[in-house]
Amino acid sequence: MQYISTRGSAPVLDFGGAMMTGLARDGGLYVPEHLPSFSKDEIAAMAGLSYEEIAFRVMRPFIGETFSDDEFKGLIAAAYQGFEHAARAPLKQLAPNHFLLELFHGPTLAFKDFAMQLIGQMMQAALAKSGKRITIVGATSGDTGSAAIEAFRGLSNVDVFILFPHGRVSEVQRRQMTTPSESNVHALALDGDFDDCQARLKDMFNHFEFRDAVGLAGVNSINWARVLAQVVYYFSSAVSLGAPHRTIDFTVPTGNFGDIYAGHIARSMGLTIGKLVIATNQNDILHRTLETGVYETRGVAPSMSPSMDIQVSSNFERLLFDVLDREGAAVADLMNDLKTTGKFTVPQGALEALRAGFASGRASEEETLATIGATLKASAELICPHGAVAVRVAEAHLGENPMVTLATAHPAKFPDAVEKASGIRPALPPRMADLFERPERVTRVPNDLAALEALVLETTGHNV
Ligand SMILES: Cc1ncc(COP(=O)(O)O)c(C=O)c1O
Ligand SMILES: N[C@@H](CCOP(=O)(O)O)C(=O)O
Repeated sequence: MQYISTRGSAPVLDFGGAMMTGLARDGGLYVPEHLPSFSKDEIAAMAGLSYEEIAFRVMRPFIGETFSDDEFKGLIAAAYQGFEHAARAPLKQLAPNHFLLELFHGPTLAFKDFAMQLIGQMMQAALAKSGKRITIVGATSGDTGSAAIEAFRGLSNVDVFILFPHGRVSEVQRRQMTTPSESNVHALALDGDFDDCQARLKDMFNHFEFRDAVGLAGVNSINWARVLAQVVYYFSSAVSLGAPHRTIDFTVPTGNFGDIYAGHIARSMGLTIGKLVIATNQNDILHRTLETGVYETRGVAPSMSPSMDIQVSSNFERLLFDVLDREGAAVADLMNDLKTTGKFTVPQGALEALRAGFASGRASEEETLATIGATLKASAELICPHGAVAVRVAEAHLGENPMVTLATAHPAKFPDAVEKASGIRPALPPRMADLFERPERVTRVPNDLAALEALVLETTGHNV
């Protein structure tokens, strides 16, 4: 399996290379050159298997020679052993034809653990073979950061720097990033929004001297391995609801477009997914794009679902690559328009392809609050504001097929919003009960590339 860049002019890499490289050197994102596909029989045979076994079958064709079968099985087992639910990603029923996929039973209480725990295992195995040392820099709107820290804390050959927008994550999210005491963990509160954090991260990748000097690696969903691990729960949930003999719709709370893009990959591999519904909060650039054909940034408005407060939605580039017939030059032109003018127009044929595969909707702050309360009343499920955005949008798209809505974070990560909506203050699990007493360690940083690079160089002892 070879990996190519969405902008068409970066070196072609194998799985291990793409995983350790992060952003392609032409500024694009790595994707498989060809997607493997499964027959109906192969998908039907996944029914009743453990999450780990489905994960192995779904991901194995993408891994190539990077890991042997036994090694890869061991990495998968190690990745999911710390999850607190035997099913890993259990389904709950909200209404006769509407199901909630709970993705928050991992160590940091968000769906990011599914991919990050596995990447942590895979990167450690790769580093043990190469003897290299790496510097991970991640950008987070709240959940990727703690998941990355959890996966890499305490390792002697990895430094982890996490950029989060100062004052724009929940207190639980912030403390999850600022309270780990391991010296290889560095939480950086940036003066800006998530888009600024992600832009500076990409600037670092595009500054080759810096990137090579520190051995820069990325664990955001720019990393293909992140997307790949998220494909698995589309298979596990759809099969448990009757796929491939039934078609299943999914609604996904969306920000950086990694999670729903994983659904697109699952569908492209033969899984019988009907609609993929993009659910956005008031930062609704993706919903507007589907409606108007124009992708236009308008600045981020803070919301009660802060992890989705994103305007520059990184993985949308991967989908564009597909609907532009995998023409890297065409993607590069649109991305250049975005950089220089803050917008681009999706060509007509590509827009039709987008609309054929995706629906979309938006939930306001009031609708989000109301949905938390209504869901609790109707089905005794306490959901977080991100899940609530998705439930609200899903309810407008219910049809004949079973609908699966992704619950991407535990309600206890957003206690203020959940209490306001439901009157219930959700408790953190006992292992995190002292989170608010642990000392915090955080560095306030400006939205400035040179200053950030200087800090990383000084901390890691590298020179450019
Ligand atoms: C809780 C939660 N829900 C939804 C999202 C959106 O996911 P994606 O960025 O993959 O679209 C995020 C952040 O990524 C998140 O942390
Ligand atoms: N919502 C994310 C934003 C970063 O997304 P990623 O999937 O690219 O890592 C977060 O919680 O940090």
